[in-house]
Amino acid sequence: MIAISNLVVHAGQFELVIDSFTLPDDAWCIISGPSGSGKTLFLETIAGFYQPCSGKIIQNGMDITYFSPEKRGIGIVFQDYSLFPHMTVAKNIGYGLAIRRHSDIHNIVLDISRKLGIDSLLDRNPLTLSGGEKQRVAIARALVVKPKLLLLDEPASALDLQAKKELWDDIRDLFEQGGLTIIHVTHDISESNNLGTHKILLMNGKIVKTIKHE
Ligand SMILES: Nc1ncnc2c1ncn2[C@@H]1O[C@H](COP(=O)(O)OP(=O)(O)OP(=O)(O)O)[C@@H](O)[C@H]1O
Repeated sequence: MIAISNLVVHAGQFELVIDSFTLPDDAWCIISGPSGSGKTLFLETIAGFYQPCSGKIIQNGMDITYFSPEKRGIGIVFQDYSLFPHMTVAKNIGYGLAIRRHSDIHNIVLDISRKLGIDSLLDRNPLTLSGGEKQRVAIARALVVKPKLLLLDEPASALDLQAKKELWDDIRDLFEQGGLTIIHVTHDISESNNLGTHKILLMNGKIVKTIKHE
């Protein structure tokens, strides 16, 4: 579970104020709102890229407000996801495991790649991939370390309708296996209508509407 209370974050002149936000385990929260309303800043604060002036972020009972991004165990896929151009797709996906000196990296990478339909790309250089293929690799790289929380910032924005549908079908399958909470920023009305268990609307740095689907 993630619980945020009395959070205030400053980025330049912009102020994000989250009085109260809770999301249970295995929930998928869609964040929408106009451009410049603070959606990305909200995700970046949960990720630990910004430090709040006040307030708390509690994850599964632990106060992570001032934890470094690496300590939070959060998977992150933002719009400007960069893949490492000097490594194969397989090495990109396995990177988080390699720095943890994990064993059995090959099979874990193969498993997540099959689930996301990119196992045929593992020996390729990421520079040779299409936009949609790169996005799947970025998602595999985020999921391979089995984060409990996945932050998605418009990860499908560059895809055509069919590629979007296929990507969301795959992510939904992974989500339905359990053990994964997702917070997902989107401008796409169809994503917002068809995905998610919870929805929030941000305006001017504040949550103005919360919807929970039963
Ligand atoms: N480091 C920063 N320095 C100055 N201003 C910032 C900084 N980070 C964010 N902002 C400002 O905070 C506001 C919210 O930005 P944010 O990226 O969270 O908006 P958003 O809702 O994600 O917008 P979009 O839908 O256009 O991506 C914007 O006005 C932005 O210019």
